[in-house]
Amino acid sequence: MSDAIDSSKIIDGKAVAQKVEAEVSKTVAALKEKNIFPKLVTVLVGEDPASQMYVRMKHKACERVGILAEDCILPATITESELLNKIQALNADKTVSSILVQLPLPKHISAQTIMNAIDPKKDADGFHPFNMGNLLINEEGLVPCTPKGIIRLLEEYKIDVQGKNAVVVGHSNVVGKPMAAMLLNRNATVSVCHIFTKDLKSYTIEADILVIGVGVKHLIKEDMVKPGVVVFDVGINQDSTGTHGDVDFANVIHKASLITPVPGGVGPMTIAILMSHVVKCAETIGQ
Ligand SMILES: Nc1nc2c(c(=O)[nH]1)N[C@@H](CN(C=O)c1ccc(C(=O)N[C@@H](CCC(=O)O)C(=O)O)cc1)CN2
Ligand SMILES: [Mg+2]
Repeated sequence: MSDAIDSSKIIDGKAVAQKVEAEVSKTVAALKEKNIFPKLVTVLVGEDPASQMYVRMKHKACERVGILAEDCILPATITESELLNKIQALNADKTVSSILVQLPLPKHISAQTIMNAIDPKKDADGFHPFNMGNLLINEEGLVPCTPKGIIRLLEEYKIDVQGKNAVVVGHSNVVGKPMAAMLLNRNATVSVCHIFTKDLKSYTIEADILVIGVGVKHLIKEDMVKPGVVVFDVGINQDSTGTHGDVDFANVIHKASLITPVPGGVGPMTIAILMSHVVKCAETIGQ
């Protein structure tokens, strides 16, 4: 049974995202004074409703901060080489500052081959191996937006990372691996758990900072965390009762010192950080 919720423990991702967007808006206005007009092209392959929604959310955010946004919608039947041609054309287009290919892609297309083809200077998602490699050597430039959003939340809530036990559950290229690298860059002691980890609880119970993004509703229960833990929930699990995270929020909050809700936690930060990256790309390439 879950008792009344202490709202002072809830990390307000929406509010911090608004703060980031306000900063981005100012930079965009200053760039426009210099005749630099940041423009994001989103590439959406197929008709996955969740992907369509995320792309819509990105376009709305562009509108809020003054970034130009263009949609490139392609059929699920497109071949890998046709998609590569499209990416090459966007790389060559001087009016385009950032290219974002919405994931997942259809199974017949290698997402990594596509990521490798994007000009690293236009890689607002930070998925190109050049940008990922720089992250690994602690030269963080364009880095994946979700873990960067979590780092910004840690900063906003003044959570010191150095020397802390950070446990990352999930080892995807989009969240888990870059999150681990960012925490390591800030001198946390990092453990990465995943589907093959034996005895997950033996790791999560030691976490001062816990990040989870595996897509299993309420995987993390109250008995798997220690008192005072700071929890970042990247999971988005939809069912007939609504949207749920990977953390059993209503119960884990009683043990946590701070915790992100789903929705309204990490998700909005992903998009706000993306906006800041489009601006970074525009500044770098002068467009
Ligand atoms: N090219 C990319 N593809 C994908 C990324 C990415 O960063 N780049 N991440 C995810 C999807 N994603 C953005 O693309 C994303 C997911 C969720 C949210 C968000 O704000 N979620 C809301 C909840 C929405 C709901 O109710 O379903 C929240 O958490 O408040 C933003 C972005 C995979 N693909
Ligand atoms: Mg729930």
